[in-house]
Amino acid sequence: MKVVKSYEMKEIDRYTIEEIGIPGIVLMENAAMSVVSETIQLLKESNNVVICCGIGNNGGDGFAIGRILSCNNVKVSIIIIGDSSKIKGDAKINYDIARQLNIDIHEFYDDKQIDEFKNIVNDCDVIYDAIFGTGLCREITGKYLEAIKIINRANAYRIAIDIPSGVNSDDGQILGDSVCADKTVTFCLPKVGLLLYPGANYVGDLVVTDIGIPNISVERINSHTTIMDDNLARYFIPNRVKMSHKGSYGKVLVIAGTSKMSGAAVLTSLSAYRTGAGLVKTFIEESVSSVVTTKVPEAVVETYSRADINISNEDKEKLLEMLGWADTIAIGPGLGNDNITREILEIVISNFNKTIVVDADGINALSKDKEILNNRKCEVIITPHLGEMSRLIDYDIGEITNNTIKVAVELSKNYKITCVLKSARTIISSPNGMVNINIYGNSGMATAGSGDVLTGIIVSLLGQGLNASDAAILGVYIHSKAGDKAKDDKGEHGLIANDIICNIPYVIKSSLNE
Ligand SMILES: NC(=O)C1=CN([C@@H]2O[C@H](COP(=O)(O)OP(=O)(O)OC[C@H]3O[C@@H](n4cnc5c(N)ncnc54)[C@H](O)[C@@H]3O)[C@@H](O)[C@H]2O)[C@@H](O)CC1
Ligand SMILES: Nc1ncnc2c1ncn2[C@@H]1O[C@H](COP(=O)(O)OP(=O)(O)O)[C@@H](O)[C@H]1O
Ligand SMILES: [K+]
Repeated sequence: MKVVKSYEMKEIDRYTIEEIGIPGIVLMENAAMSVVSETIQLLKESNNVVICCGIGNNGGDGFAIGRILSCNNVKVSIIIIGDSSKIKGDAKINYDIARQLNIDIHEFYDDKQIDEFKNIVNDCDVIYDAIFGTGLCREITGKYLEAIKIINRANAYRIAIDIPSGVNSDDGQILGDSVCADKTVTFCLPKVGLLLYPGANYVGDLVVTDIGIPNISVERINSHTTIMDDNLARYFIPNRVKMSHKGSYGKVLVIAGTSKMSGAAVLTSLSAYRTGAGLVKTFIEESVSSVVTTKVPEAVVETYSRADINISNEDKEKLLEMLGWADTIAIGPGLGNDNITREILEIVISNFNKTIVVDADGINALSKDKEILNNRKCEVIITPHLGEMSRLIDYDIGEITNNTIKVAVELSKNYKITCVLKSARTIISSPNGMVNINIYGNSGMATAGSGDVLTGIIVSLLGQGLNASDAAILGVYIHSKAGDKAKDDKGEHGLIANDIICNIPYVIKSSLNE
């Protein structure tokens, strides 16, 4: 599903109104009707409903919602925040109708009315927030800021219209403060800012409604941002065919694990199998290879020595032979932050001609020498968390956190690689500028080894024939949905990486409706 920024939504509205000829007032009516139908059940127990309206079209939606509710015998008060003489266009039409119908309308224009505003808001049980929508364009101050703080303190259920007032629809940043909604009803398409943190914290339950905008208005918008949803996932999952054998589903090479972190090789290899790989070969330091043989008996294990500071010629030969065997490679989980890791990575990148996933210590090796990427034969997916990204591009973590999409896109374009920037809202960016935002997962997944599982899932999908971008997007989806299933069972506190692995098969099975 497409996700849009405010200028893209404005263009969709403009085209629909000006080129197709559906009047703006019709869209506003549809928008208001859709909000009422999504929320009327919530009003059953309610005595007092307040609609806080700004003076733009978001406020216009609010006036129309007020009228529809009032016609359905709901007791409604409208409070206009701002100068009502500046209301114009479609919003003015709905404002005038509300006045004609003698709906209870108040104004919060200056400090003299603040007590009245507080009393009305504190006395209600449901608040519709129609102060700002996609038109919010600067820091919120003065009476608007006061109003938002009062709305947030009220003991009422808060419903945001289109977007919580205060969230920047383009990047999820909070412009001063924002209404903290229990539910947000957004129109036509999700806005980027609803999905990214910190904005996502203010959204509550998100519903996207149809307001009668034709597909053609949406299709012509060249949005670069998408989300994977449950309906779409099944079309990405690789097919299984009756007449097949283990070689049909990918020969996956996992280069991971050292004496300190042998478990990383176990988690990555097992995840690759659980996602459907036909054959997994694990290349691991000799002294700890038995961990893999014991924990993943299905894996074929090849060993090498880390006794020296360089990889031996014999081990290098062995590695080159495996590069000829493999369909895809995951390199880096628990591999050690040393020269041997750098050497192995360099051998892989400059000799292998398919797609690889570089994670963890593989990324740390790249951070020290990004030139390795320039001499490559293979396509590369990298999966940094924010700390690894910070080391890789030498930016402050805070700056990366506030600009996840921009940073991932830049890296993808500069190095022509697929980037999976992992966080509570993982961003997947492709060299062609396309971006996918993952909206699933939970904080229980912030646990050691969780990233190793993701690497195993992605490499498995590559082995089964998906291209880099699809494997990364679907991989992140399966990982986070498996994390959510694990949370349903165990809660967030006790969730460990192994629980995510156990749930991979069930996510794939239910996506396919098997
Ligand atoms: N015809 C359309 O384009 C439709 C628009 N719709 C609604 O219209 C909304 C967009 O409407 P608008 O573009 O009028 O924008 P908004 O209603 O979101 O806000 C714009 C107004 O707020 C002011 N403003 C912006 N930031 C401010 C700040 N920090 N402090 C004080 N004032 C500030 C602007 O100067 C302007 O007057 C959508 O979110 C949606 O709710 C829907 O009715 C569907 C149809
Ligand atoms: N709060 C969260 N909500 C959703 N997903 C999360 C959250 N915290 C972490 N994750 C996910 O868990 C994984 C953690 O990966 P990583 O930090 O590499 O772990 P490790 O290095 O221990 O394997 C990432 O896929 C990340 O997106
Ligand atoms: K709003």
